[in-house]
Amino acid sequence: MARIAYFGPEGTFTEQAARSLAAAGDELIPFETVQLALAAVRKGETDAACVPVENSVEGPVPATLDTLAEAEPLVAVAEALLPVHFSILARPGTTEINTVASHPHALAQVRLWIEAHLPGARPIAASSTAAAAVAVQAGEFDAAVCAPVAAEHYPLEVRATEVADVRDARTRFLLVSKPRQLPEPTGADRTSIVAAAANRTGALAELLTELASRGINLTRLDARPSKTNFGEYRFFIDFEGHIAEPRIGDAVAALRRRCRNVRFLGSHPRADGVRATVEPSAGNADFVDAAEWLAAVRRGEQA
Ligand SMILES: O=C(O)C(=O)C[C@]1(C(=O)O)C=C[C@@H](O)C=C1
Repeated sequence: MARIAYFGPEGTFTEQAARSLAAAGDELIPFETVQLALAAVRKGETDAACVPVENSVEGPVPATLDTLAEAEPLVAVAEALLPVHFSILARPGTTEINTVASHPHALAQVRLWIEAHLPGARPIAASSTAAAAVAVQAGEFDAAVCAPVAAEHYPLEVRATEVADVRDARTRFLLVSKPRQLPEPTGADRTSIVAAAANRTGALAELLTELASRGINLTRLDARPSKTNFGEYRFFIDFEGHIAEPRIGDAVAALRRRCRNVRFLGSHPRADGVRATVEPSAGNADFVDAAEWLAAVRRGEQA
C-alpha cells in the first residue's frame, strides 16, 4: 500500500488523476499546492505525488516544471490524461454572481464562457479549482469553476456543466517518486529531461540536433527562466522513447556532454498509448549493431 500526495484539496482534477493511477488500497493525501505535494515525496512522507504538468489549451504548469527542476531529483514513473471541462458551482440561493473563482489555468479555459454567460463577473485566482469551491462555500466568492467531481465533495449547487471554451481540452498529470527502478519500456513511452544549455550562439539548436539526428520525435519543449541569470533558460524536453533503449540512452548521454546541466525527469508509458516513431537506420537494432561493429574493430577483428 503506497501513500500518494496530490494537488488538492479533495475534488480537484488532480485527485481524479491520482485515483486513476493509484493501486487498490493506496492512500491519497491532499496538499494545498503542487510544491507541497512534491515536498512530501522529497521528505519521504509519501511514496509518490500526483501533479498536473500540461494542459492542451493553457500549456505547461509552471509550478510543476520549476519544482521538478530544483532541489533533490524526482522522476515521473507514470502519467494520466484527463478530459477537461468544468462545472460552475454556487451556494444554494445565490442570485447575483459578481465574482468567479478558480485556478488560473481553469479561468483561462472558460474566459469566453464567463463573458457570454456571466457578463461583468470578476475572475478571481484560487490555488486550485477545489480551493475555489471551498472559498465559495465560505462565502468569499459567488461562484467557482470546478472539476465536475467537486459537486460531490462540497454542498454547492451546480449552475452549469460541460463548460469549456475549447472542446476536447485535456490535462496531463504525472505520478512522481524519488529516483528508483524505472518502469519497463513498452514501445509507447515518454522520456523527460530538463537541460541548461550553454549561453552561446546555437546551443539550443545543437541540443535539439542531438535528438533529431537520432530520429527522436519531441512531444514537448518548454523554456523556463533559470531564475538566477536574467536571459538564461532551462529547457524542458519530452520525447518519444525510453532511456533503457540504446537510441535514447545514446542521445541523453550526448546531451549530458553538451549541456551545463541535465536532469533526467523520467521514462514511463504514455497515457495515450502512441507508439514511438522510429526513423530508418535509427532503431535500437541499428545502435546495437553499430556498437558491436565498433567493438569488433577495436579488438582487431574487422571482417
Ligand atoms: O485545480 C485543479 O483541479 C487541478 O487539478 C489543476 C489544473 C491545472 O493545473 O491545470 C488541472 C486541470 C485543469 O486544467 C485546471 C486546473
